[in-house]
Amino acid sequence: MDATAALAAPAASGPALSGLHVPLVTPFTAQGDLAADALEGLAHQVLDDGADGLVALGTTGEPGALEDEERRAVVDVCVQVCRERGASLVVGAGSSSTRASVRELAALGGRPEIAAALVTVPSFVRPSEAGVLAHFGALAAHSPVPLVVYNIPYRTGQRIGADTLRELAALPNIAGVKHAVGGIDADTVNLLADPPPASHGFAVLGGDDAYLPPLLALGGQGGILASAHLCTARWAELVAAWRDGDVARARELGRGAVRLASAVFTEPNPTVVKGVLHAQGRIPSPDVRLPLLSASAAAVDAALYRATEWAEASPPAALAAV
Ligand SMILES: O=C(O)C1=N[C@H](C(=O)O)C[C@H](O)C1
Repeated sequence: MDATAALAAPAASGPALSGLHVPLVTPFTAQGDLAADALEGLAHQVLDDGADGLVALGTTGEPGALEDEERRAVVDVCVQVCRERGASLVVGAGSSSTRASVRELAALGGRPEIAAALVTVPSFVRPSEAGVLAHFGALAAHSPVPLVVYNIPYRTGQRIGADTLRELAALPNIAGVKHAVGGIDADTVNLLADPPPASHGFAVLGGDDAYLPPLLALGGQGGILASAHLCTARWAELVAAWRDGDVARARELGRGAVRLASAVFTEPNPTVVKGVLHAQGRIPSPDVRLPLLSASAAAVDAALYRATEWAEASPPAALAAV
């Protein structure tokens, strides 16, 4: 599938970007180098288990700690996997500088597997909401790929309200928001009570793992979730249950999701996810790069326990009856 073509298609029926997307960790070898083979293996595993797409160089991929060459290699691996699998790829890009972000986004053109760029609301600068709108307007006008606005005020220091999100949704070449405001706040409720029209093709994707269940209940279309490296099939089932209106199953799955996500985020992301993936033998080391420190054994054990608990929880009624 040509992911960019899918996004460029008229969006009369709703957002093109929806479902479960896994923001991949960047695995390192025991010597501290990029473990490209392990990254490729992880990418295939999560797609095998039901993820709809991948995110390269999200916060979870430690992009700020990678060399330029390593960042290029990560994107190359993910492009290759998404090409083979017909999956969509979102790539983290951009900075607090509008000019530099335009240049960075230009480099994403020409590869149809890259469905969108995940661009954080400018951090530290704290422009007005009108400034944020102008920033994304300029990026969207120049970007060769659609943008997903990464709204995460507790990291950026910049809040954007529901009205501004609706204005962003109305801009051409903006495919959605990764909404991570640390809860279900008034803006979230307001946005989803009066969502952008389907013709805008704008997706509201959860970016705070523990708040995905209520966001889906309010009408969110999916999520970008570091915890979904673990129990990927369960997360995919949770998204599908809300989409299909199976509320009883969605509630049951939501409890497991919150227990796992809460355990994964007891220490800075992606340290715990990497610890569990290493314990499961899926990446060669649990190492992260400074200023992150590896997760404690207690945090890894607790998350591993929750992942095992959820993975072994009751299957859907339809399967249990077989
Ligand atoms: O990399 C991402 O994308 C994510 N980052 C968030 C964070 O680190 O705060 C967490 C979310 O699960 C995905």
